[in-house]
Amino acid sequence: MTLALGCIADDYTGASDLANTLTKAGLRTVQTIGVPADDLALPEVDAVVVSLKSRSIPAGEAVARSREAAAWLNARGAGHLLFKVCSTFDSTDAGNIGPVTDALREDAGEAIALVTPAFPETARTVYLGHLFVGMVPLAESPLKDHPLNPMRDSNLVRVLARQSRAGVGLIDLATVAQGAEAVGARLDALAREGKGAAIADAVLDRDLAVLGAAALTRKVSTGASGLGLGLARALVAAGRVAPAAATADLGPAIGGPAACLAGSCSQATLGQIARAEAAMPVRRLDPARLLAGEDEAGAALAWALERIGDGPVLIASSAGPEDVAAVQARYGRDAAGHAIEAAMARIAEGLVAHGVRRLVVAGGETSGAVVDRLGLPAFRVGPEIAAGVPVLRTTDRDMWLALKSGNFGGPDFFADALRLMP
Ligand SMILES: Nc1ncnc2c1ncn2[C@@H]1O[C@H](COP(=O)(O)OP(=O)(O)O)[C@@H](O)[C@H]1O
Ligand SMILES: O=C(O)[C@H](O)C(=O)COP(=O)(O)O
Repeated sequence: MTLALGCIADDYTGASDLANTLTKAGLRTVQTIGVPADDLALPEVDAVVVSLKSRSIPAGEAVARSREAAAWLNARGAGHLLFKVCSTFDSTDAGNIGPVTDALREDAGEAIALVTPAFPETARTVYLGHLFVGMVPLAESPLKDHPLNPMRDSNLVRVLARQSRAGVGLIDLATVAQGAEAVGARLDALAREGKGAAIADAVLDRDLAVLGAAALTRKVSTGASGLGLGLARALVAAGRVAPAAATADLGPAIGGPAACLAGSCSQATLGQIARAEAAMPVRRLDPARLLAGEDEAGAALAWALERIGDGPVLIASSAGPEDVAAVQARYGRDAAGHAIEAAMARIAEGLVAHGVRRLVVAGGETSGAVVDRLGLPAFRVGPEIAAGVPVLRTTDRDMWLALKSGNFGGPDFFADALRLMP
């Protein structure tokens, strides 16, 4: 296998989002969970997205895991490495976007890396280095209240510089509008100034095509699915990939019981849970009871098993910013987050043990905990449920999954997803 594009994603929903984007752009793509074992049977593909649960772990660990993934991808001839991060640049001043980008760039012998989270399809745009989510700057969006990495600075040049060893520059929209060569010249100029990374503006899809073409002239870049789209289009335009049909047949219907798990506390997910209450039984975990040692997971699983024979159910820990803050103040941010993720993983394991083969999970860290507990090695990419969220089919057993990025999906996402999981 010789890969046109190797991708390292810092969370599982982001990996799924990117795999969806690459597939739609005509790249035969597979999403793996972690660095694949050498004997893992993979189909002939143009791109592999290695999913890591590395967004919120210590930077040194994130760098080490990302380097392992890079080595696996390079050993399979990856023509370019994309470090996939969140379109809302989810990170803290401790990293991990800066440290991982620095490491991958240095290992590749590159002086500078192009960085952009822009993804106009999901209303993530960058102008003069400032990230906008819809009509508002990042720091005024719901992401300012993210449970693990509240985003309170919209200026990504500043944000990345605080977590990077090398300096960070800007490729402004006026330069992007002049085309890929102008972007490349700007990258070279910034590198001569000693910068190791450059935040690139992008407001429209056509800006992504320019950035993808410019990024492809180097070995490493960092971005969200928008940059993935630009890279894919550049690979096809350069004749390095023959575009494939986006909706490959993913096999026969699986059927059987279905369940939804929500750990995301995003505004979008909270709304989707509210809408789901009209379509299916919903049980809300009590984080206080869970963190006090009560068997919330066991009780929720028993509740679900009584009902999944009649139709899908949804179990959610999700709560609004004030409630999340209260739980974190009492039990600690990381302790609360990890305990709730572990509870979701245990519930998922119990559901699958009792025949659930169609599972929808909302939240990046939540998805990571669930997929790791189920021991799933890889996914093939199916039809798109909503922008950034495809149906996935496991490669080692018969299961459908959807791993929903917290902020993605329409109001009826849970019902929409299950309809595409026959
Ligand atoms: N009610 C709650 N209180 C505190 N933390 C919560 C609650 N529900 C979920 N969490 C935690 O919040 C984090 C959500 O992150 P994630 O699953 O990545 O969602 P998103 O995709 O929206 O970022 C997880 O660590 C999860 O365990
Ligand atoms: O928003 C994106 O780019 C990705 O879909 C992503 O990284 C989502 O992360 P989340 O933690 O699931 O919001």
